[in-house]
Amino acid sequence: MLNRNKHISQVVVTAAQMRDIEARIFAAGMPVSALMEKVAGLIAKRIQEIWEPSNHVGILTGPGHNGGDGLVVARELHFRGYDVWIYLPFDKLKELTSQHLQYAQSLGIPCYQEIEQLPDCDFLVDGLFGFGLEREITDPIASVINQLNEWNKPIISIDLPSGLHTDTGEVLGTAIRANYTLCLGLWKQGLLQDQALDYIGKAELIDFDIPWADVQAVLGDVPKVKRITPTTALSTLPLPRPPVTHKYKEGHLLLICGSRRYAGGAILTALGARGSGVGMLSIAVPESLKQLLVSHLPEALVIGCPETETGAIAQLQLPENTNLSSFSAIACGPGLTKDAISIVQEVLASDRPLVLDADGLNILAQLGTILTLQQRQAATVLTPHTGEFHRLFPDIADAKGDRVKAVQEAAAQSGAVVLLKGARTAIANPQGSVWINPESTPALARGGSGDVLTGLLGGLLAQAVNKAIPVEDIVATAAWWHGQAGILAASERTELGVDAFTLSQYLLKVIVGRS
Ligand SMILES: NC(=O)C1=CN([C@@H]2O[C@H](COP(=O)(O)OP(=O)(O)OC[C@H]3O[C@@H](n4cnc5c(N)ncnc54)[C@H](O)[C@@H]3O)[C@@H](O)[C@H]2O)[C@H](O)CC1
Ligand SMILES: [K+]
Repeated sequence: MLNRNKHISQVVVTAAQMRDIEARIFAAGMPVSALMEKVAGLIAKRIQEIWEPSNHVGILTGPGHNGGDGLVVARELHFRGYDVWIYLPFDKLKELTSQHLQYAQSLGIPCYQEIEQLPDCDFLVDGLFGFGLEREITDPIASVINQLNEWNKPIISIDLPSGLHTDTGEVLGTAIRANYTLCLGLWKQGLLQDQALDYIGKAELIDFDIPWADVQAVLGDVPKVKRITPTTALSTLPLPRPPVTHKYKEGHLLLICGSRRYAGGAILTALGARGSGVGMLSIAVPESLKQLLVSHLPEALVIGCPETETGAIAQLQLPENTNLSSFSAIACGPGLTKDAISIVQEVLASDRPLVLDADGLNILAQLGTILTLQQRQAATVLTPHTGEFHRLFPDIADAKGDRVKAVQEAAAQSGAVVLLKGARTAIANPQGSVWINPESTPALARGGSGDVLTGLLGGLLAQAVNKAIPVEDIVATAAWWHGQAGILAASERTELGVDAFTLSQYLLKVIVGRS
């Protein structure tokens, strides 16, 4: 049981997978009505914790079992002393839903068919549509949903905000803007897509004891799409360290970054790498930046390289007896400018685990993403935001739509681990496994925060090189750590107070006492 409870919140499902899992439960003998009673009872209990019984509550009821859940909630809140009314604009209901309507009405709970009839309420429960939504919501329901959104009344959505596509998070016509979403049993993939975030409000999982065996029977031993949780993220940190070690055993990262025009990017990337705890840090920058980097990171080996007349790195002039294979990992790109093409080509040709970001990605796109990466054997991690993603993978449409699908396709095509930045950063490996970071903060939407991630990720990769940890797990940990540092900094300094330098200083505060 412990194992199940630890993992259940990581699992992400599509509508089809949820249906298959629930079908197994019913086939095993659980009556549909019993499951609905159990689930809706848990919803009603949670609602009572959010809002006390003095409230007037409207229950928005759909034709399917989402509506059935809503009607059970209506009845239970009625018994608990809430002033309940039901809005049900449909006439063809599923059998179970129809029975619950009949019983609710027998208790004297008023039921309305027209939005204009609805009495005032303190909050609404959205039981219109759940994972059974199959098509665009059209009038008259669409207009009702738009009107309900205008009411500015707090809304608690059952399973999903009605109108959101369960898998892609796309708004099908229109959607309820919920203040709370109580997701049932297993996290629906649509709730982890950027395009859904304006509609979800505060999302919680209502666990209704789905047997782990049923989850594994449908999703396989290890689910393909998972949410990054503190448990999974902290488990791949290079802690505790062995009592006997030395700096080179704790990873040697080579950062290749910066230009005369973008000196700050090199500093921020290096500060991210410092935060990772990497044993040794070498930083290759144009010669004119060398003293600047040394002044900020006295512990780093700063390599001043010959520069082009535009102030970009012209040539990697590594110290005597070292070459790219001397390093555990390489992170390349922040602040390089487009003039460092030969440098990016050189690191792509190396046999080292490589993180490519920013101009490193733009240069890769220019060289031809798929063709260029096909030559590489060593691990490659790409960390594009949506703009860079489109340049790298012009034929993959919806990095703004179904980001899970987009990042899976990009990883499969390129053979790289791809981290697609966003409010819900998604990470895929070439085999189709996906990690989604379920928590972040708009405070991170600032210049330089991506540089910090690149350094942090490079440092973690360098420390994991002799360990059998999948690259995508390391990338997921970096994304989680970076996001949590932003959240912690924003909680102490507001969302306006998380500049990239400050972000880098919060990295270690995230793991103190948690690792
Ligand atoms: N499977 C179970 O027994 C349980 C499910 N849970 C809850 O039930 C919903 C899923 O229920 P389902 O009946 O499959 O679908 P929905 O209630 O989401 O509603 C879909 C319903 O509405 C029709 N429909 C679909 N799209 C549209 C549209 N655009 N316009 C109008 N009508 C539409 C469709 O024909 C269906 O009849 C799940 O989310 C849970 O809330 C229980 O919690 C556990 C047991
Ligand atoms: K709903």
